[in-house]
Amino acid sequence: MAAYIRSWLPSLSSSSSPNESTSSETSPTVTIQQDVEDDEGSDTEKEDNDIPPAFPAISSAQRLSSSSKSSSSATSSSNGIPKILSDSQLMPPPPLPASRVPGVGSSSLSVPSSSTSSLAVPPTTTKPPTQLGVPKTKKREKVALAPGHSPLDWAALKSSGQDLRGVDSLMRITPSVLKQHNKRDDAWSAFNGKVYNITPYLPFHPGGEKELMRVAGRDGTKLFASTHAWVNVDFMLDSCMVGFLVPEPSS
Ligand code: HEM
Repeated sequence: MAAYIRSWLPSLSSSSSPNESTSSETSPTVTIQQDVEDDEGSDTEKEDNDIPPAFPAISSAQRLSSSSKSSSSATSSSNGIPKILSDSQLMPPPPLPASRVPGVGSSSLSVPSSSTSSLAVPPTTTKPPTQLGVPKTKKREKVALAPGHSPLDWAALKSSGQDLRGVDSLMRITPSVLKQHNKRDDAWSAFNGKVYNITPYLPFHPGGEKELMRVAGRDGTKLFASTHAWVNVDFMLDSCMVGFLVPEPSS
């Protein structure tokens, strides 16, 4: 292959290969090339045409400029070209890292064993809820929602502009009025002082209609918070709001 290319280059084909032209023992090219040959094994020694050229090139400006600076260095030969050091001349490798078993070794990053340390595992994650004074909660039941009643479907419905309130304007609602709306097809419930018509949301509730109907006609703030305080009821039911929960008028 290389011989084929040389035949197309008159300047190269007339002279010998770059390896042969710099065959002096003291030449830096020979030092580098011998090293490459040693790494690649004896097969490549015959294939001298595949040996890559010296980099940077022997006559490059980079070599010339660095030779003046490094000529006094112990690692440089008299002609200013850095020598390739043998294994015994190289710096020793760094020590092996200490064992990574926690608490073993002198590493300052090891996990402290003392429970008084601020880095200790918080006690809340080490004890089951009953030991922390939290009452046992009922196992949360997974409910299969009917097709077309996914959370995404609810999001689409509530932003569709369809009337989900059933009232013309927001009202002041007393607990006794709220109590009258406790049927499946007319269910109101109060959360955080706001009253919502929960009827349209019933088939969309991931916890099931039955669970949600437990708060129909009354203030469900407490039960809601103890079930899933992370759910944003104000956002989920904004288009179902019917008014504000107010105290009964004093007689
Ligand atoms: C109208 C107010 C309510 C809204 C907007 C609502 C919304 C939701 C949402 C979004 C989820 C899924 C959240 C999750 O899995 O992390 C959920 C699950 C659940 N909800 Fe509600 N919820 C309401 C009221 C209630 C009430 C009053 C109860 C009564 C106990 C209840 C019981 C449950 C249960 C048991 C689950 C668990 C379902 C599961 O794990 O798949 N929800 N609810």
